[in-house]
Amino acid sequence: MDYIEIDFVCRPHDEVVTEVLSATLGEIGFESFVDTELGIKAYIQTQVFDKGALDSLLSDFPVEASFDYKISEVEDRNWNEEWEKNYFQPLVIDDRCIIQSTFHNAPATYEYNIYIDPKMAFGTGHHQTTELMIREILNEDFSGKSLLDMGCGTAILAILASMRGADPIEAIDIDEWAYDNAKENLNLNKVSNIELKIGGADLLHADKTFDVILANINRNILLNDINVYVSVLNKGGALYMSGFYKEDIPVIQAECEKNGLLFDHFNSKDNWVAVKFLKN
Ligand SMILES: C[S@@+](CC[C@H](N)C(=O)[O-])C[C@H]1O[C@@H](n2cnc3c(N)ncnc32)[C@H](O)[C@@H]1O
Repeated sequence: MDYIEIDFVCRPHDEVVTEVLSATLGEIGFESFVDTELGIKAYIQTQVFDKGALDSLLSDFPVEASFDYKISEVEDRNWNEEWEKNYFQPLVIDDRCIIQSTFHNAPATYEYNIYIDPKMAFGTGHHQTTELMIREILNEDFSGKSLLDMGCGTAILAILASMRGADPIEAIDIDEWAYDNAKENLNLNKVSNIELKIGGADLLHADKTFDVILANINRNILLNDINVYVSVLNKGGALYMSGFYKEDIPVIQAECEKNGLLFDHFNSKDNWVAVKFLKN
C-alpha cells in the first residue's frame, strides 16, 4: 500500500499545536505521526489523501497557529526499514507480555512472549491504541470464545487473544501487506487457530458470528462499519474498539447504542482510547 508523508513545520511549535494537529489530521484519514524538530510528520494512505480537506483543516485550525508543509511519497520498503531500525524496540506491557522482533534478543520469560516482524503492517504494540487493546485482552477471559480481529495489521491482537484462549479466531485486514505480514507472524508465534482474510466489513455475514470482536481501525471506518460488526456479534458478546480519541467517544457510543449495544468502559493513553461495548 502506498503512503504519503507530510512534513509539517508548526508555528508555534508546542505540544498543544502538535497534539491538535495530529488529532484533526486523524479525522481526515492520517494514520500515524512522528515528532520532528520543527513539527510533525504525518502519514496517510495515498488513495485516502485529499489535499482540499487538508487545506481547509489548516485554514479552520482551532488554535492560533500557522503551518508550512511538504508532501512526499513514501516507498514501502524505505518506510519499513527506517521504522524498524528507529522505532521498534522490545516492549513489555504490565510486566506480563513482551513484544519483540526476531532481530531483538530480549528475554522471552514473560507470561506472553510475542514475536512480530512488522514489515509494513501496523501493530507492534508501540502505538497507544495497540497497547490499550493489549491491556483489554490481558484483563479479560477469552477462553473458548470465538473472536474476530478486524483490521488485524500484524495480527498482534489476534495472536495474544489466541494465547489467552480465544478459539476459533478470524483476522481480517484490507491491506495485502498486512495479510502477508500477519501470516508470517502467525508462523513465528506458532499460532494455528487463526484464519486470515483480506478485505473489509463486506466479508462479514450472519452465518459466521463471534463472541468477541476487536477493531482497532479509525473513527470514520468504525462509524461506518459498527452496524455490520454488531450483525455478526453474538448475544452477550463484546465489541472492543480503538483508533480514535477521547472526544470521539460520544459519537462512537451513539452509533453503538443505535445498534443496540451498551457502553461498558473505556481506557485511555495520551488521549487515545479503547472502548468496550456489550450486546445484550
Ligand atoms: C490502526 S491499525 C491496527 C493494527 C492492529 N490491529 C493493532 O491493534 O495494532 C488498523 C488496520 O486496519 C486496517 N484497515 C483499514 N481499513 C480497514 C477496513 N475498512 N477493514 C478492515 N481493515 C482495515 C489497516 O490496513 C490497518 O492494518
